[in-house]
Amino acid sequence: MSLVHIPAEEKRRVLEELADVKELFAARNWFPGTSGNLSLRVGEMDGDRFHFAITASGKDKSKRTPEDFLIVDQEGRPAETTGLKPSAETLIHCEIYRLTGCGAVFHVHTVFNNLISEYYGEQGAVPLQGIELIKAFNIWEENAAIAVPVLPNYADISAIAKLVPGVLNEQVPGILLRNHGIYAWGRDTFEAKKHLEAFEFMFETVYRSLLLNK
Ligand SMILES: CSC[C@@H](O)[C@@H](O)C(=O)COP(=O)(O)O
Ligand SMILES: [Zn+2]
Repeated sequence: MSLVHIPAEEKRRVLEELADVKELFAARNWFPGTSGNLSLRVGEMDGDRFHFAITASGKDKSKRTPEDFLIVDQEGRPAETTGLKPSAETLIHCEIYRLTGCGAVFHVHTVFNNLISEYYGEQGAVPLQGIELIKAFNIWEENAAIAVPVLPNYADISAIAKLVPGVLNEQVPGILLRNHGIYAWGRDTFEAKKHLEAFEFMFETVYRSLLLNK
């Protein structure tokens, strides 16, 4: 294991920020059945090298405990002495950081993101058009249209991670896994949360408009 030194104050800030987001999302029932994972980058990207704090695997994410997070490196390996196991989906976080240079990656399972990912699963992308909240992605064009990629939900997470470079769209800070959930990211906690909330609002809107227009 190659250990990383993170100044105590920086580590405290990162873990507290993650714990606060986790608590907020848990209150929205965004972590049913221990699902979901959250991560926040620690320090700057150093070429291909970076570190981030991520939720430990299989925890009850509605609880706040000293064993909720650990620091990992760009390959998803623990970078501190810990008995904690990183999220089973850490490799997807690694790939998103590597490709985008973002600062935070949030993954949640919701009923709306599951239903919408399945509905558009064969198409490989969820079309979103003319919804005001597209502006949350800094897209200001009138009646803008975007497509949110949907990847197959392979049991092998590294197989999913390998597909990320092929579907990543610079303008769209999110990827759905079919019948599973969404990954949303941003330059920091504020932006990743904003993006995730915008996606969830739009998935619910699309779901309800599909029903209305039946
Ligand atoms: C218990 S169902 C959810 C898991 O299979 C997984 O998809 C998930 O999001 C949480 O895994 P975790 O290893 O706790 O980060
Ligand atoms: Zn998941």
